Amino acid sequence: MGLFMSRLFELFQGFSAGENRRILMLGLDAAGKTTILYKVKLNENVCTIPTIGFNVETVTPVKGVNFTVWDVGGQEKIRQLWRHYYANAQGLLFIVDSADRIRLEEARQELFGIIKAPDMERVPVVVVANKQDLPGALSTAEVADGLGLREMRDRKWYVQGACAVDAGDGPVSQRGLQKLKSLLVKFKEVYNG
Ligand SMILES: Nc1nc2c(ncn2[C@@H]2O[C@H](COP(=O)(O)OP(=O)(O)OP(=O)(O)O)[C@@H](O)[C@H]2O)c(=O)[nH]1
Ligand SMILES: [Mg+2]
Repeated sequence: MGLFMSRLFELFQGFSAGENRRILMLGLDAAGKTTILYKVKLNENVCTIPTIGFNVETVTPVKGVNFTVWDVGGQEKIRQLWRHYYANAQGLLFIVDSADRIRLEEARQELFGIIKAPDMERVPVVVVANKQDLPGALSTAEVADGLGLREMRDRKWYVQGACAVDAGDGPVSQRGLQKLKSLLVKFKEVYNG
């Protein structure tokens, strides 16, 4: 069993009821990290301001499973602080504004910067292609291509489309909400391989 398999095995074994998992949520500024965190935590649309520092909340995506989610501010001048949160992270939630085509390359560089850090070795990655409600938003497949996710062969990854804000009662927001609810459940699947 190679290192990769043993890590998956360990993750699977370690997924016992009541255990707390440390999840790091990163991404460029204004991608929607804080909005997602509080949507998942409170099922409410909170009015956010750019995060300077971090927010941390415990969420329970599946009965008996707790995730402590660290949402760290993504403005360029404070991205150098991200590395201080890497130690002991067991999952990376990388949030992308799917409508921000211009900054997708910048997001790709930041993502690969994170995953090459020794502390983040083999940590599973869930990319959230957020803001699917906006006109011109890239599809999940386009976000996966733009981020070069297929080059990430040393770990499990998954892309989830989402809309973190309710734009009314239309089908887009309904679907977005459902997707968000299933999002952290996907984490469990990623962990279990
Ligand atoms: N249309 C749309 N807007 C969204 C969505 N998610 C978040 N937003 C908006 O995007 C803006 C930025 O959201 P935040 O959650 O503050 O972004 P952030 O990633 O935490 O940003 P930093 O804290 O600066 O790193 C806010 O005005 C949100 O209301 C979405 O799915 N669709
Ligand atoms: Mg924020």
